[in-house]
Amino acid sequence: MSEADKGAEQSNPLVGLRDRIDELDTNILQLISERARLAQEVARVKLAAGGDAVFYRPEREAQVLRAIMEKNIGPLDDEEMARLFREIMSACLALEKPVRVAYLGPEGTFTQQAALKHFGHSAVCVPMSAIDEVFREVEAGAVNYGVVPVENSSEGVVTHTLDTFMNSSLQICGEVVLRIHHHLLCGENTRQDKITRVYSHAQSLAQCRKWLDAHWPMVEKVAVSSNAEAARRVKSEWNSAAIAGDMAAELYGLTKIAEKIEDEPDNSTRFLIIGNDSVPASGTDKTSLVVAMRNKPGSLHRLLAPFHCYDIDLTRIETRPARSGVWNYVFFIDFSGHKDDPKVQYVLREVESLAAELKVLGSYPKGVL
Ligand SMILES: C=C(O[C@@H]1C=C(C(=O)O)C=C[C@H]1O)C(=O)O
Repeated sequence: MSEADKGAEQSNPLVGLRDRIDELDTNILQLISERARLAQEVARVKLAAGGDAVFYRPEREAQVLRAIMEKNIGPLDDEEMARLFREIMSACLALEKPVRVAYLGPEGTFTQQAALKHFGHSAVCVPMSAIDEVFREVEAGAVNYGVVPVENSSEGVVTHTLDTFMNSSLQICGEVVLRIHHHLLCGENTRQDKITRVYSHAQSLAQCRKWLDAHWPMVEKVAVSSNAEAARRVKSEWNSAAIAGDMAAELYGLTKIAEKIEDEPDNSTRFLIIGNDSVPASGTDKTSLVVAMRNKPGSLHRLLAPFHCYDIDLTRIETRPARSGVWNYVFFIDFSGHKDDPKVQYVLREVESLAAELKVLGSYPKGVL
């Protein structure tokens, strides 16, 4: 390098800034390594305690992320910072023991995106072809956790998930809420002026119905088993498009004809994490119940009264017909609080005395991200 070049480099402000970034990166590297060594130490303590060592601790992870979001002063926003720490924790946990997660597949679905958002990219995620299979895989111990969709802000509840819960011994261990953005996608062989058919999952077609009516009123809408399956199909068809999200678009190398075509701007889906063990309180928790009531006038009112009495915030109530008896109903109820909170225990005792059946599906940290 000539003297003149050296002078130019020294007077370039980027050089000094990049030197400082290099220095910080070295520090961050050391700190992450130190954190990872402590996680290994934690694993040794867990193993030494004997029994069936449980490495993944959802309540602790929620507390770590909440503390990070509280301490964050920017310029990165809280969610972005928490996402970075989620990945660090995911890698640390993988050093203790990689967590195995079954999700409603195939690859490229929003459920996979939810699994990665919750467990980070170091988790081993296994696609299943149906919701019951996710439950079965967790029950059989082939994986540690499962991820299934439970409700969408515009389309309502995923009834199949709630129905499967009625006959399952699994617990809810967490929740993830995902903003759902749909795109109209086509493959490299698609003739965009000749599109006559749009594939997607029925829920996604419903979530984009107004947009489709306004922009593509004549296309045939074909419901398929998942958005990822829709994306897979258009890859080899010249006159079809798919509605799917970013993961499916990337997986199948599709092009976006139109982005964010969902009718509701804050369209989001809630997913549940299911597992075999119950989760201790994290400080900000939710509890889900399923309650069967005898079909008498005023039974729903009586059921809800204890929640009101103890000032417990109901976040959701859903009715499903019970399998037994023609006119019996079960209620799925979500509320703020943990089943070990004294207030919640009073309410549960009262509800139990009123209900034909009560099942606590789980207490779990409120979704952080
Ligand atoms: C380190 C631990 O184990 C796991 C890893 C965590 C982390 O990296 O902070 C937190 C909780 C556990 O899922 C722990 O239990 O503290």
